[in-house]
Amino acid sequence: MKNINDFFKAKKEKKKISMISTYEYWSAKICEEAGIDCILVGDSVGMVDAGYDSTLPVSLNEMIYHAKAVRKGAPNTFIVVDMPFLTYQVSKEEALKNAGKIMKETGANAVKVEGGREIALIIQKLVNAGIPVMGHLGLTPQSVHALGGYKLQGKTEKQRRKIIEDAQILQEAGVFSIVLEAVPSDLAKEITEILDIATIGIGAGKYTDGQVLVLHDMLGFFDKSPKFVKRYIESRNLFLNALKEFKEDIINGKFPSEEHIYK
Ligand SMILES: Nc1nc(=O)c2c([nH]1)NC[C@@H]1CN(c3ccc(C(=O)N[C@@H](CCC(=O)O)C(=O)O)cc3)CN21
Ligand SMILES: CC(C)C(=O)C(=O)O
Ligand SMILES: [Mg+2]
Repeated sequence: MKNINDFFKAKKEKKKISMISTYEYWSAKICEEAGIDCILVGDSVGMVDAGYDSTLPVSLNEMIYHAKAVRKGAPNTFIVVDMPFLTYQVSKEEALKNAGKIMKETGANAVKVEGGREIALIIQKLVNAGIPVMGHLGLTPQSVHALGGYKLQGKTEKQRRKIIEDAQILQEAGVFSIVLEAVPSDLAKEITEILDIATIGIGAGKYTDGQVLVLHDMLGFFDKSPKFVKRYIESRNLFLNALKEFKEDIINGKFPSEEHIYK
């Protein structure tokens, strides 16, 4: 995908969108080679790469550092950058300044912000300045303390109505696509059918217009994964075995061998 029109086209033609959240030059390069439609430079980087237990501590400059690396690795892929906690909620002016900094310094194609009606005017401000915005509803990790944990959202009829209304408000405000995280499959289906823009699900079932996973999750880097993660390989074991072998080789004098020694 090259621009937001490709998202509108995918929705219209019912072509499923693949998105991967990743943060590095090398991993972005592999995603592009694999033909992944869209890369998200997610603020999950704080949990995956830095070991924080939420996304809240991630800074604007840290996101910019990672987004630049991803753009280098994936020069021809549509890149979305998460705006970190408190870089867009305070005022629309500050939001525009910060989103503008991301667009100016990284070569990203869009930004993503979490929330519904409460940030509609902020989204309008960014969209009016020519910045494509992706929305994010359901489990919004920057609100983990208010939500009381990383839990399924939209369980009651009242919560369902609110999420559906928020999705419509975001579309009205001008987002080109919405991430739906950790909501029941039938709710994601209903929203996907109502909206004219593409929904991208994570833990939202199979009826969304696309799917997103964190690369490090689907590659099996962690001991444990949430239910919605499919582990395509067990990288943790592969890495562990390689490192153990490296250590053994050093002890046994098997590394370096002739082929790795300068003469
Ligand atoms: N590596 C990673 N992957 C993600 O998908 C991700 C992040 N980090 N960080 C930001 C948010 C936080 N996310 C999370 C984090 C934990 C669960 C989790 O533990 N889920 C449990 C059930 C929780 C419950 O309903 O009580 C599970 O087993 O699915 C889910 C989503 C999704 N996002
Ligand atoms: C999980 C996705 C949607 C995300 O927001 C992130 O990686 O930060
Ligand atoms: Mg995020």
